[in-house]
Amino acid sequence: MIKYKEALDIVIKNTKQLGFEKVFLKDALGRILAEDIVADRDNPPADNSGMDGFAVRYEDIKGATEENPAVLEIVGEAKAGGNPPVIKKGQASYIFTGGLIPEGADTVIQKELTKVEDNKVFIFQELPKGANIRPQGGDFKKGDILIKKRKKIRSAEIGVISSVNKPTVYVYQKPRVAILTTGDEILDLAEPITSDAQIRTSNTYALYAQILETGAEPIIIGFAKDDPEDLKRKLSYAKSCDILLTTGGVSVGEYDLVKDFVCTELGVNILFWKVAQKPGKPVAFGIWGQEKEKLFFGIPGNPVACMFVYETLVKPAIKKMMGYENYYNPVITAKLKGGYKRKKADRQEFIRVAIEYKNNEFIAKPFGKQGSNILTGMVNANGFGVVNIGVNEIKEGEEIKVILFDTSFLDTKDIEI
Ligand SMILES: Nc1nc2c(c(=O)[nH]1)N[C@H]1C(S)=C(S)[C@@H](COP(=O)(O)OP(=O)(O)OC[C@H]3O[C@@H](n4cnc5c(N)ncnc54)[C@H](O)[C@@H]3O)O[C@H]1N2
Ligand code: MOO
Repeated sequence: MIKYKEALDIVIKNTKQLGFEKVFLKDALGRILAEDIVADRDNPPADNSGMDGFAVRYEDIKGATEENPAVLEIVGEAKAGGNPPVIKKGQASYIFTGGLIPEGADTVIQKELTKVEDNKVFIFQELPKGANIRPQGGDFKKGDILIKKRKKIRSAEIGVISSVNKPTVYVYQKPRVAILTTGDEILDLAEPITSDAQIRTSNTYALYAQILETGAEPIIIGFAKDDPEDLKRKLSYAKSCDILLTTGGVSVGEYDLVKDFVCTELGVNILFWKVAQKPGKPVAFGIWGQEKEKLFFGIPGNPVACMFVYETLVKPAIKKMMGYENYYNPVITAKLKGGYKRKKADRQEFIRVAIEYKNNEFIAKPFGKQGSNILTGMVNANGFGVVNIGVNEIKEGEEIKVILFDTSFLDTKDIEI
């Protein structure tokens, strides 16, 4: 059996980036840029003021003090968006933050250091030449690359792209990810339960949400019974998608038909089946489509195994497909709280932990029940702690690597800032 890291390498090596499309900037949040963003002009476009006050000539305020202020004639105003006056010797202009520096002026004195009487301004302090002036091109120059392609578009990127006047932007396409739920016992939401043998699906909707969170497009293509005809028919619905995810039916049971049928019905070329990991051992992975550009993941039915396989194998692949520069999950080192013991150590185990930050270190708190079927253990978890092959025990306080799959609820209230 291959190890998790080898499996991930195979997945990544066989994942191709999709093409790009044009979207409205306001719809681009969370997408990945497929073009460099280039400055259309200098920013600021011209020298302007960083303060409300007076634009002056440095020569005129040189040596000004409380006792011996410079006294200048006010000849106009330079407001943001307005046309500034021209300043000559002995003159000053009102200026407001963002206002263009008047011709002749080279320094701005903030209002607090001045007093106005009649049409004259008294300046009580000398400031260095150029004070409070934001120079043309101080942020960036026309033609500068402001954001490189393959960056995720967040609010800051939306702001910068907007500032260079691009109402539309090229982004990589979103993968269309088909979900086929399999198993005679599985019921969709709202289907009536008539026997204890029936199980309400969790995988279908957990996967749907995980795909949405990644920024791709989930499509539920159906629920298939453990029946060859039903399975074949529903597999055919996956043809227009970029990735097919099936859940259930990939182990060694008589009714575990998925692997065989994806090969015969869709032409999937299976690249691995079974990974020395817990949860998610029987996961299968393959490529298909005309140019082997599509991916297949046969995900085990156990609900934790299903979510885990998505986070650790499917998510990096989707991120690569949708253009991400860095598609790997973040990994941190944390101190394990309470310790962890296991009898068999033949698989690399990924235990559900909640990460918190205390006394300048990350603490990983494992969830009590670690079975692949205990989905509630995922509810408070944001990381998978890695217990390596051959390791039967990690003691309280020992270090453990943790794959973070959600950074939205790191408990950081004890960090002093
Ligand atoms: N003889 C062996 N049996 C099993 C092995 C093995 O190596 N030898 N591996 C075990 C491991 S590990 C896993 S993981 C499971 C995976 O099996 P399958 O992918 O074939 O999944 P199923 O048998 O269809 O289902 C497993 C379990 O999960 C429940 N399930 C399935 N789909 C859903 C769903 N959509 N929502 C919620 N729960 C679901 C299902 O009812 C089963 O209880 O195989 C072991 N067996
Ligand atoms: O690999 Mo399975 O997920 O241990 O139950």
